[in-house]
Amino acid sequence: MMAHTLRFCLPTPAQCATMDEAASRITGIAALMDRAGWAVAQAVRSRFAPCRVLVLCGPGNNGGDGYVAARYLERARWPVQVAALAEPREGGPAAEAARLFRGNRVAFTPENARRADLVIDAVFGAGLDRAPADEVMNVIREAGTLVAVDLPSFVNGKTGAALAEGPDYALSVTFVRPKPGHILPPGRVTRGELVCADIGMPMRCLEAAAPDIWLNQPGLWSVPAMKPEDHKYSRGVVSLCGGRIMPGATRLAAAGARASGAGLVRISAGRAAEAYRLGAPGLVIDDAPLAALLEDERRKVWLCGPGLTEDEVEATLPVLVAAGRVVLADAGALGWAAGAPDKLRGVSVITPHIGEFAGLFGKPGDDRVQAVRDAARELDCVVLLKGSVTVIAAPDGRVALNDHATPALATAGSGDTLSGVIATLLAAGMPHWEAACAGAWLHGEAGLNAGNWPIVEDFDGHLGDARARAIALAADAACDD
Ligand SMILES: NC(=O)C1=CN([C@@H]2O[C@H](COP(=O)(O)OP(=O)(O)OC[C@H]3O[C@@H](n4cnc5c(N)ncnc54)[C@H](O)[C@@H]3O)[C@@H](O)[C@H]2O)[C@@H](O)CC1
Ligand SMILES: Nc1ncnc2c1ncn2[C@@H]1O[C@H](COP(=O)(O)OP(=O)(O)O)[C@@H](O)[C@H]1O
Ligand SMILES: [K+]
Repeated sequence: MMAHTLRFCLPTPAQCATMDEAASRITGIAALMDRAGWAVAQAVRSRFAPCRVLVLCGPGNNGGDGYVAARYLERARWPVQVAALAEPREGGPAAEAARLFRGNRVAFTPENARRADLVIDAVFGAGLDRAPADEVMNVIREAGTLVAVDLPSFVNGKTGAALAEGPDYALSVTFVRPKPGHILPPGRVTRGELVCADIGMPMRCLEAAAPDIWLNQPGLWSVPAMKPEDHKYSRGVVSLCGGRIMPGATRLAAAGARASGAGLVRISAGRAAEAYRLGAPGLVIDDAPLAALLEDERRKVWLCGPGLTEDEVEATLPVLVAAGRVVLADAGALGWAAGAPDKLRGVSVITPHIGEFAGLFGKPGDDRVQAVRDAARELDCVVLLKGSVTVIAAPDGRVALNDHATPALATAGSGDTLSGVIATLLAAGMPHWEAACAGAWLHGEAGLNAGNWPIVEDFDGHLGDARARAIALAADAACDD
């Protein structure tokens, strides 16, 4: 694994336990806990004026961080109380942190939470393994302003799922790296502002945790830059299958492919060719039979699905797969394979939204990462599940979470643009998972720059700049490592 990818990893709670175990043999947990609690106190002090703070402490190391934070806030002369759900295990680092806090202790009750101006939730963190009891939730629900140590104590750090109904927090202070549960909804909303503190975790301990989920950012992948010796075929040819009834979707995908830097974009439209010829003059429209078009070996990458009926998919997708092409299947192709995902075997990338995913593999449930990873393994292709946070899995188990996005992307045809962008990156020679990840990021970047209430055509004008920015950021990331 490249070192710089560790920068973007999102370790799961189980991987954090491995990391902590490795750290306990090097620096010791007590030193890390001290820095973690200090970071919580600092984050609170830099955001809030001095006020009455109640720290809710659980029995594990999350609680330990809470005692340390309480001690540092008290040292800064803030009025602080601690309410312990249960005492920490004797002999452990949390027990030592509890011992060092010499301030006020109060009962773990809703009344005490209500009286505080600010409640720091250090009940459960990475160790959360079931829904907290009402005794815990009733206290958390009474708090006004909430700050989480690591995670809100009812949010699953792996999936972002809420194991109980709870309030939204103002701030979460996590350590080393954010966890998937900070990025995935609903945890993404519940956690409020996210601060990730460097607590001096040795990088080899993080490496020992073998993280396999990443935040999608340039540097996790790099997009090919323009080269002086480039010609249109070296930049890559994108071919699309065009249908008779819904040419708009195919044209949007073709426009996305062109705007993100494809050297040449062609639509294979058979007898529907005339409808496409009225469109953008930079597009090449083919009316020859697909078999004849496939004799051109330069046409390696095909996008099949946007704007196609099931019959049109049936007539094209199996031919493309049999010809050994890199096929990105989207939209109509995913409907065609609903209930029979094996029909997609041999394609390289699929880009379902949640409805298409459910039609192929069943509803993903609370653990989207696992569901998308399982689907990628099952079909031996890259699966990109679109959403407010997009999940991109490779058959070898790697997963990226793309939160570089905006609700402005939620406009009809936006998914067609995305598939066109990914096709361009595949045609530029990027590996399949990296191309899908980069495509999601460029799409998000274009959406973020497309102004207020954009329509789908507005994204295209920002894709070139998005690609340039991704190239620059990936180069920066490589320099920093
Ligand atoms: N990852 C890191 O680098 C570091 C982590 N630290 C802290 O350590 C925390 C993890 O500590 P622990 O592994 O001790 O786990 P926690 O403190 O999160 O949980 C403690 C124990 O509570 C029990 N528990 C879980 N869910 C429960 C529920 N719903 N009801 C009742 N009991 C429940 C479990 O048996 C669990 O082992 C992190 O969240 C973080 O705050 C820091 O102290 C230092 C460094
Ligand atoms: N709330 C949101 N926040 C960020 N991105 C979103 C949101 N809603 C949708 N998107 C993105 O917009 C695109 C919509 O694609 P899709 O559902 O296929 O729409 P269509 O079929 O109309 O093209 C996806 O890339 C998705 O990730
Ligand atoms: K917590």
